[in-house]
Amino acid sequence: MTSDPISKGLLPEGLRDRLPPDAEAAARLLRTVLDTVASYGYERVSPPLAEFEEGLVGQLKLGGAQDLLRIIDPASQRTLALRPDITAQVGRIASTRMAHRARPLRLAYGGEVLKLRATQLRPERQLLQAGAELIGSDGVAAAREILTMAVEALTAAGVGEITVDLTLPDLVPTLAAGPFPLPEGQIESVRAELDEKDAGAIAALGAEAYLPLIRAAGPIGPALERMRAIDAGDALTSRLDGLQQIAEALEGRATVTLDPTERHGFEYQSWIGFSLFGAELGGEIGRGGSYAICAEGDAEEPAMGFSLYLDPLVDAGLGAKDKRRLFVPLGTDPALAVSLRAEGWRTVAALTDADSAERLGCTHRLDGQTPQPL
Ligand SMILES: N[C@@H](Cc1c[nH]c[nH+]1)C(=O)O
Repeated sequence: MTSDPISKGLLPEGLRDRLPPDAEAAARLLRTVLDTVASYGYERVSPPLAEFEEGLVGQLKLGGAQDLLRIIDPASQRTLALRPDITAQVGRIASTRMAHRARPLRLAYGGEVLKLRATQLRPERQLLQAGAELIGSDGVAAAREILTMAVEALTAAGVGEITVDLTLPDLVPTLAAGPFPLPEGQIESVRAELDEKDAGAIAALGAEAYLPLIRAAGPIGPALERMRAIDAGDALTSRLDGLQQIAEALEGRATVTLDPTERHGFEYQSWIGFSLFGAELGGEIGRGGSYAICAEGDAEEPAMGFSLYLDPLVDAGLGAKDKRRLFVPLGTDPALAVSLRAEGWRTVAALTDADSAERLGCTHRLDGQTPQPL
């Protein structure tokens, strides 16, 4: 043993212990989300924490190079990466071990992911992620199912005033390939300026046709109207009709907004993406959308899914339950303790005479046969 602070429980930046009662709250929230998606027929898969780097990287179409925490595996002498996102792993499972299963394939997952870097918005690097992926379809019906479940899971977890912010991640490349052509190499600049919502810079790039996209952002009704006023032909119409039907499915359950050019964090999503927010939870608590899985050969498979990030919910005190703890004095009949646990009590047994209800953080003590509040 040294006196080095690392041996005294110091953890690397962005990593933390969950203590009571938060660790239990996190487990309960995870259970709630998984139970919700299971009730829609989603079957759980549980991929490993780390795998060969290539397996994580090339799995999703559009999924670019990622910031990965890598380790060299002494056993295989290969580079392994710790998963930063479970969606790509589910894609791998769907296109390999479960390739023979009928589509649409509905899979659910929950577990820890690790990001290489913390961000200012999110100081944690290890995050508890839970979600569902619908493999074999990326249409409007799939989006409605995925978003309905995400909102239902958040509601069951105790999140109020849910907002779904819809976006069209591939909008600029789609318009550039059709009605609003852009010179080769300028798509990225236009996207970057749209991110900044910098109208002057967009005009300076000669991309005036894209300006109305900035003004369209806002509550879904008026935003769709403004988008429909943009004369960009079929590509846009079918997307807007889709968004409308999705918003209708969420009516009364969530506030729906549209930010058509938002693409922050949407690395591999295609025609639709969404971010989820809740009352008093600060930043984003979930995200998802449509994407394509790279299958055998050059084949691709459409998919749609969502991931929730449960740590902000835990930090906000959600998932906490009954904190009652019943002190059971020395010499109590074990059968009585058994029946109290069967009634739902959490019993804390004295091991010696020195143990007391107060010291052990109990809220109740057994008085004869009956629990009494302290
Ligand atoms: N896994 C993605 C969200 C997602 C799930 N399915 C499709 N997209 C994320 O956490 O950003």
